[in-house]
Amino acid sequence: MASIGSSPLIPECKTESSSVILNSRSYHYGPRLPFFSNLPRKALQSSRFGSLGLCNGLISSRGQLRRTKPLRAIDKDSEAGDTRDVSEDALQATIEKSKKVLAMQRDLLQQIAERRKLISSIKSTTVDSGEDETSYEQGDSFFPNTRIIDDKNTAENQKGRTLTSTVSPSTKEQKPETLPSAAIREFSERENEPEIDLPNENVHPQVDPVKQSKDSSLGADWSHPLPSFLSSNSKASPLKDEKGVNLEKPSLQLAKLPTLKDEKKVNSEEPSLQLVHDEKDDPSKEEAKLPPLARANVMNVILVAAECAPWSKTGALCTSDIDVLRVLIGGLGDVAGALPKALARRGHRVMVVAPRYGNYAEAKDTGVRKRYRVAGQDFEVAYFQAYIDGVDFVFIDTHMFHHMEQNIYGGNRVDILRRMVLFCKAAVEVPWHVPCGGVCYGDGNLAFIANDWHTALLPVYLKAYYRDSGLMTYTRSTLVIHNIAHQGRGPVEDFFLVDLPEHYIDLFKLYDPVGGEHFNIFAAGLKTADRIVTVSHGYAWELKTSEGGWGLHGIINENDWKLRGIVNGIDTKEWNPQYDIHLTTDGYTNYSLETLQTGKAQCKAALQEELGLPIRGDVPVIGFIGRLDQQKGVDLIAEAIPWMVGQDVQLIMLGTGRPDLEQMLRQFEIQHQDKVRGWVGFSVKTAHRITAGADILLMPSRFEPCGLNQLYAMNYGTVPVVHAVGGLRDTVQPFNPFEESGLGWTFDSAESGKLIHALGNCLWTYREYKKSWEGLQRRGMMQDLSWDKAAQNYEEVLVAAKYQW
Ligand SMILES: Nc1ncnc2c1ncn2[C@@H]1O[C@H](COP(=O)(O)OP(=O)(O)O[C@H]2O[C@H](CO)[C@@H](O)[C@H](O)[C@H]2O)[C@@H](O)[C@H]1O
Repeated sequence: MASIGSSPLIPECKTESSSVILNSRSYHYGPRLPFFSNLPRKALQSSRFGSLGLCNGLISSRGQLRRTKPLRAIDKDSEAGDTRDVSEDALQATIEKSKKVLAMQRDLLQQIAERRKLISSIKSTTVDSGEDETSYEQGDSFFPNTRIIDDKNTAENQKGRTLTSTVSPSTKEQKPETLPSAAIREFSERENEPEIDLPNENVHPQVDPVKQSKDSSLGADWSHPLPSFLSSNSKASPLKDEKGVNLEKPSLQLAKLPTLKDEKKVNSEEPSLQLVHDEKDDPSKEEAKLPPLARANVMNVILVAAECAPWSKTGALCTSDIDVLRVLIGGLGDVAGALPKALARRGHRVMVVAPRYGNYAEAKDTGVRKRYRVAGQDFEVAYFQAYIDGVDFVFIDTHMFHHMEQNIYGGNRVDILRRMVLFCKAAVEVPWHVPCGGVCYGDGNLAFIANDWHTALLPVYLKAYYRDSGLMTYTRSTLVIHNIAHQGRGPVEDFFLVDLPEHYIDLFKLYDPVGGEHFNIFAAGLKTADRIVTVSHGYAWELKTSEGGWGLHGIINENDWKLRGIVNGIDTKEWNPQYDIHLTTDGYTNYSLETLQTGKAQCKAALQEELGLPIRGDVPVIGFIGRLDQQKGVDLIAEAIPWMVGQDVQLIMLGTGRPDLEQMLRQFEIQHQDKVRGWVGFSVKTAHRITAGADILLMPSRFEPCGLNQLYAMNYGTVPVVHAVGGLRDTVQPFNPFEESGLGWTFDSAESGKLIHALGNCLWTYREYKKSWEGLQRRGMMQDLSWDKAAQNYEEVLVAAKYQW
């Protein structure tokens, strides 16, 4: 075909009478403008274009119809009447030709649309036929003593199940000896891959089964060649229309990610790739479409947690006896609600699996029902699903979870254990059974992220029931330690409740001076997980010490090679003074770095008024938010109270937990009505308002794996005073008055004297050095505390696990 546009970016087609340049970037079905108005200016100006018979003399360099000037010129040089007739005839003829060209263009578009339909139907047929071969018996569950009942096989479910079965148990496994090297080869190739324009949808993707199949194959079978019609290297003759326009480019994207060798080719084919999408693409939106940050590392990720904000986040008193301490978590819920969104923003397909403790309006029943056996009893579970901010949230529903949101870790030891066993058993099979956007995640290219002891059984089940049996071969698990103090301890006999092969008992057995020989779920999870993450670098170090490891330091040291500290981020949508929904009423106001001084002062006044404290701008307001237990160092505050009330300060404490500490808060308030407020309870709104209205946030935690409140505080221009442990040491650089650097005050041991010293310096700076104070506030607010950096680090861990054999 003759080349009209010299640029390879402009595909061409030639009609009987003329050549027409089709710029696929500005291609519309049913032209909204005359076709030439969509042409790029360069093309319009090109001499080649100027020589086109059809357009010669019609289109100006601005792409407008030129008619007045040439006509006038003719008028001048010839006998008026005849010449004008001739010119008008010519114009008429040209208009007719233009109409014809437009009609042909419409026809061509029609043909392209039909071809596209044809391509997609061929692909889905092929995928479907693959399903038949590999689908496994419906309702199969791989736990012993587990059987499936009453599985409502919706069309969606059916589709999802069979699709994922391409990597399911019955899939013919590839030759093991060839895999590792193939995997390594593939990995090194991918490292060099160029950035390419992969779709990064923000609307719920009706998952393309072909793409999903490809995704799975990334992890499931690196060595399998793609069906020839899906492969960009296919020798099969490309699908072309009569005019020779290559209609097959779409499959390039669906087939595989390009290697370095393909880079040039991909670039030159970009317009055709665009063609696939432009049915719903508006060129103006193109800029918003960025390649996924994860690029070739895109994976299916399932985060499994016992709580997830905003639906469930612990704060209420839990009367658990499974641990030495009462179990109260809260930060875990925040992490489970926010990290997955950041991973999704990087381009991963991400799901959160959590128990359905209540009736969550957003989540709809998928119709899928499974039955799992726990400690000799059958439990039916249902799956509810919602798609929010690019993440699939799947809630596991069973009567054991109902009405537990105020007491997530409550009940007797065996009850809690049974709940967690059921949760983990059901969660590990979610990628097989629960369709999201029409298609299940499948078990290829899949990474689980389990959190704390509650889901530490998941890596164990993944190994014992699947990977040991050659199933879920390409699924990996990472276990995140948010708090090692809670481990799921019990007597050794508890092993028989978790329903595992007997030789697994050694993974759970642990001896320590506190518990003697006992059953320890966290221990088994840490040994079995492919990778371990904890929520700060400082805590990663502390975990390896006998003081910080709470009896698990030996195991953590042995598994140091797979441990990494990643500091938590914060949900900058939820915890942002500029958009905080809790600051829009009752005299509060949203504020930003620009309006910090006025906005924060207004929030402070509103807080004082709401809590019935004297409304004074000059008095420093000190806040504390957290669980009332030994970890959070409330007792250090108690010891410092006599000193504090001697200062001109206001102290606001929000918390719930140990009854004695709750009572202590009430007592402080009664004794110091004009200075102290002790709010006993769990109130997200009040937590936000204290964070905005206080000048100082106190966090004297005895240990703190990461800590979120100090991060929230800094984002709101509230200056932290913290005990330098774990994540607090990582995130609060001490103020240096000589260099005007740092973010707050730290003290190096959990003693009330040290707390008083640090707080004293802080108060002095607040009163005497206003400029320095503002600098502290502004530096805190200017940090990037979002989850994006942490998500990138998590991604590195997941990828390392994926290629670990
Ligand atoms: N009474 C109350 N009312 C309203 N909100 C309240 C509240 N008490 C606490 N919260 C909120 O609960 C969350 C607690 O966050 P923390 O970082 O203190 O987590 P926690 O110690 O529970 O979890 C563990 O996991 C997290 C996440 O990894 C680690 O940061 C942490 O160090 C580790 O101990 C915050 O959002 C806080 O505002």
